[in-house]
Amino acid sequence: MITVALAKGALLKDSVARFAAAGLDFAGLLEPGNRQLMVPSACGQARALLVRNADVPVYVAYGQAQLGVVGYDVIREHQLPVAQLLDLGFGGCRMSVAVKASSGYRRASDLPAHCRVASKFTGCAQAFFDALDLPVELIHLAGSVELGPITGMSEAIVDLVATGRTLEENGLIAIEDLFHSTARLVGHPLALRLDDGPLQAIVDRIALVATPRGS
Ligand SMILES: Nc1ncnc2c1ncn2[C@@H]1O[C@H](COP(=O)(O)OP(=O)(O)OP(=O)(O)O)[C@@H](O)[C@H]1O
Ligand SMILES: O=P(O)(O)OC[C@H]1O[C@H](OP(=O)(O)OP(=O)(O)O)[C@H](O)[C@@H]1O
Repeated sequence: MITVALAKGALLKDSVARFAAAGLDFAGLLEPGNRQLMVPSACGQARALLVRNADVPVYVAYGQAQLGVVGYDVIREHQLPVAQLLDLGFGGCRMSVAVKASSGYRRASDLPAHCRVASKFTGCAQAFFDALDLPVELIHLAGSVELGPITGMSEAIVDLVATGRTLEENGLIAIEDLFHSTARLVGHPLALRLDDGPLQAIVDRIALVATPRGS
């Protein structure tokens, strides 16, 4: 039995579609009102765990799931020992530094030393400002980080930007990108090494239907 960790939220529909195209049907996860967290595939050969986005690499790293789908941003933030197998192409967004449009800051290096930066991705933010050699005070938030500069709690944020609509509607602008992110298929390294065929067969089938980045 192969177990796959899938994230609730923005990536779920595309993740289910990609596994369905590869022969594993987890459509039960998408049924309105579904509260089941472990769903068998229609063929009975696999099951999906429905987990929070940031928990996907945790289930894969600890071996409770052999495969998982998660954003590259989460992989960068949590640094858990999972194997990155495929770039699935969907869930495209960028990790950016943003500030109030009315502020004078137009590059991250314009920010004053020791200013406050709010983020859900404080690991990525810390690495970015360390590389700039700019000391900042990071404030960890669980979401809606755009409120940091709006309320005056922070000068800047580090957050995901996709369409740019959230920044625009909150009077913020992106001034620098840390990296681009897309959904990745990840795997448990030992399970992949010990696999005698079935796991690799699923990865190969998903690779055939995966959309390469930029296409
Ligand atoms: N606006 C967006 N457009 C496209 N992809 C996005 C967007 N926001 C996030 N993503 C991608 O989808 C992943 C899941 O985002 P989602 O908003 O569903 O979860 P989350 O808010 O990070 O998790 P949780 O609700 O558990 O805190 C992100 O890690 C990122 O890779
Ligand atoms: O550029 P856009 O297309 O507007 O998307 C960006 C928004 O999407 C994500 O938020 P999410 O919906 O995950 O909520 P969160 O603030 O709770 O993380 C991200 O944190 C931004 O707020």
